[in-house]
Amino acid sequence: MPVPAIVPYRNLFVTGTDTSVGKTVAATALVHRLRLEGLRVAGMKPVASGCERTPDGLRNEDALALLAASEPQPDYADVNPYALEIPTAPQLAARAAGVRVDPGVLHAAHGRLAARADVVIVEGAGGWLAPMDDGLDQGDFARALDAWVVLVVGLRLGCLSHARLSARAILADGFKLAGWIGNTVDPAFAERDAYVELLRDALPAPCLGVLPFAPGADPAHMAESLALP
Ligand SMILES: Nc1ncnc2c1ncn2[C@@H]1O[C@H](COP(=O)(O)OP(=O)(O)OP(=O)(O)O)[C@@H](O)[C@H]1O
Ligand SMILES: C[C@H](N)[C@H](N)CCCCCC(=O)O
Ligand SMILES: [Mg+2]
Repeated sequence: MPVPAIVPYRNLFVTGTDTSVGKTVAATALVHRLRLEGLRVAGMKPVASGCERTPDGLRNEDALALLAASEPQPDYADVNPYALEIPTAPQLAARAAGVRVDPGVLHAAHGRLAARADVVIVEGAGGWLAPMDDGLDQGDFARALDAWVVLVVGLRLGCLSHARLSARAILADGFKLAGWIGNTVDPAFAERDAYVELLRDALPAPCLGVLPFAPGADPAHMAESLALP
């Protein structure tokens, strides 16, 4: 399927300065932001470590949030082909489950999503250099999709270095960094606005928005804080 006229990419890969910085919050908001343009958008969490046992099988809350945001609604198995129970590094979770992450399985699931969507938004696991499994980097999957990368920066003390390191690695790996999203993970961080200005100068990509601290916020509402990558 060709690239939709309104955006120059078919896949965005959402990574972050760390785990728990708001990748899922930002990725679901991005799904809604693109849907505001009339695009069909699917979310994907290819490898999720940290799942609940349910009558339908293992379910991950990031994948469920991305699925809920998607339009049209994909199958869970395509959004999250690897649902690993233990909430740890995917490599360790895969070992504990006795599975290896097969890139062919990821690509097949992605292909089914892409067949019914204009854009697929893929959320990574942890930060950019956290492997998806032994010998499989997140960049390996993102490269196969020709994805543009969006970096979520958890706005807190220490994020300047984490953001610059992440951006440097993403560019060194040959990707286009489409932009970065600041996420207010700590409402007590007094230098938040000053940090956003420092990051605007320091990062080699545009700021797509700064998400407010808003526990339990509706991702459709969060989308209003974002510019289109
Ligand atoms: N802007 C925000 N306001 C309030 N709470 C937030 C915000 N962003 C994230 N959180 C909360 O912080 C926690 C971590 O966010 P999130 O799950 O999006 O991080 P993540 O980077 O996707 O983590 P993971 O690496 O596990 O995928 C969640 O409980 C989430 O609800
Ligand atoms: C379990 C957690 N919430 C994430 N889904 C996975 C985080 C992986 C971090 C890997 C690392 O240590 O860099
Ligand atoms: Mg997440």
